[in-house]
Amino acid sequence: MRVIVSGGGTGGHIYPALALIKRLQARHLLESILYVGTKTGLEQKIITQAQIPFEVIDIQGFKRKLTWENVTTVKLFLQSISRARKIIQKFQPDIVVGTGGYVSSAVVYAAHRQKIPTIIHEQNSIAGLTNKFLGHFVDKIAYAFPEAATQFSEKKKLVFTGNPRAQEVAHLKPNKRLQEIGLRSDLATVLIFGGSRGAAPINRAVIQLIPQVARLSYQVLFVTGKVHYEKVQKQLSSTLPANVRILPYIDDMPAILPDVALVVGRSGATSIAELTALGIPAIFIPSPYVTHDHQTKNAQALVEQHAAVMIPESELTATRLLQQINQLMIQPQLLAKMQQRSQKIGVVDASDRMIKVMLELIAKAK
Ligand SMILES: CC(=O)N[C@H]1[C@@H](OP(=O)(O)OP(=O)(O)OC[C@H]2O[C@@H](n3ccc(=O)[nH]c3=O)[C@H](O)[C@@H]2O)O[C@H](CO)[C@@H](O)[C@@H]1O
Repeated sequence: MRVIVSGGGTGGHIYPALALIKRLQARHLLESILYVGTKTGLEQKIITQAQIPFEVIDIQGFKRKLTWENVTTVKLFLQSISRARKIIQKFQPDIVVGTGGYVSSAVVYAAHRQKIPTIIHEQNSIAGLTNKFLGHFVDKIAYAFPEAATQFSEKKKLVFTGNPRAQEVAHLKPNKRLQEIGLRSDLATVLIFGGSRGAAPINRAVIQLIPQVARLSYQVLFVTGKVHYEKVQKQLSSTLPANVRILPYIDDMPAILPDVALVVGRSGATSIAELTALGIPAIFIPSPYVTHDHQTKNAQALVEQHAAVMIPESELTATRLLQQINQLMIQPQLLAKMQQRSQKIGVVDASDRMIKVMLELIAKAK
């Protein structure tokens, strides 16, 4: 099949798209692929690194308040639809897939106008603005949290698939990748990261607790987010405990995750898909700055199943965080139970479920 995929901004929209593309490739279902994204999001780097053809369109998000900037946004939106239309006419896709972020609104909408089959993927428990808009036009809406289904009015379009990134990581086994970054293979590892862009409030708490990690029996891999890395380095004392490593970003997260005992971080939907596919217990500190507080809802779904615990950002301190990490790390049996509960939530055939719907849509259109 000939496929255009569009999703942008943050890793949470891009990695599921990439996972779906990789699965289509692995099943030899792809005749040709094109990814459409922006210059400003993380997608250009991630997608071109994966050697997938990439086209750029300019678009920006609407401000929720009425501002003059929205006039420019509307102008850019109309221009981007016209650009998307040209890209689609040239590429002639059998289907167009949107995984969220402003850029996908133009591409998927333009495809719908050209009567090309369309499907969107909603990763979160509360649907994003883009997907809510596109939900009115697309043929199918794939979703990963049962709660998301209540937010789209056309129920016939809905199909539960889980998040394609879950299938990509589900069968990975522990490997020695942590040693390559200077950590030991005989110690349990706590991975701390604030989503794909890092999170300053989490970084601040972690900077304070790091000196105390020296006396603990586990090791910590702290990923700051690229934009925060220099600032974090400046705030840390020059000698790091031997059981701590700090990185700006991990390019190949799936290679690291199977070796991790506990994750501390934001509750972005794609991170959750990965953690539940592998059954990794987590301490979530949801971002309060996202639409309709959706990360709290994402996290609650796991907390209710005793697969994770949650610390609201308003209650986050270094002391509280370290206490919570220690409490879990000294109870291997509790961690093991959380692991099992987490794994029960994972949808390990998510890409295949989505591909099945795509094949049906293409067959129907022929
Ligand atoms: C601030 C914001 O708007 N966050 C949203 C964004 O989060 P964000 O982009 O942070 O998304 P997620 O936490 O869902 O996913 C992060 C992705 O980046 C990867 N990763 C992360 C760090 C790293 O060093 N290397 C790496 O590869 C993770 O493995 C994961 O695949 O999209 C998610 C999915 O729609 C939403 O649920 C989040 O609310």
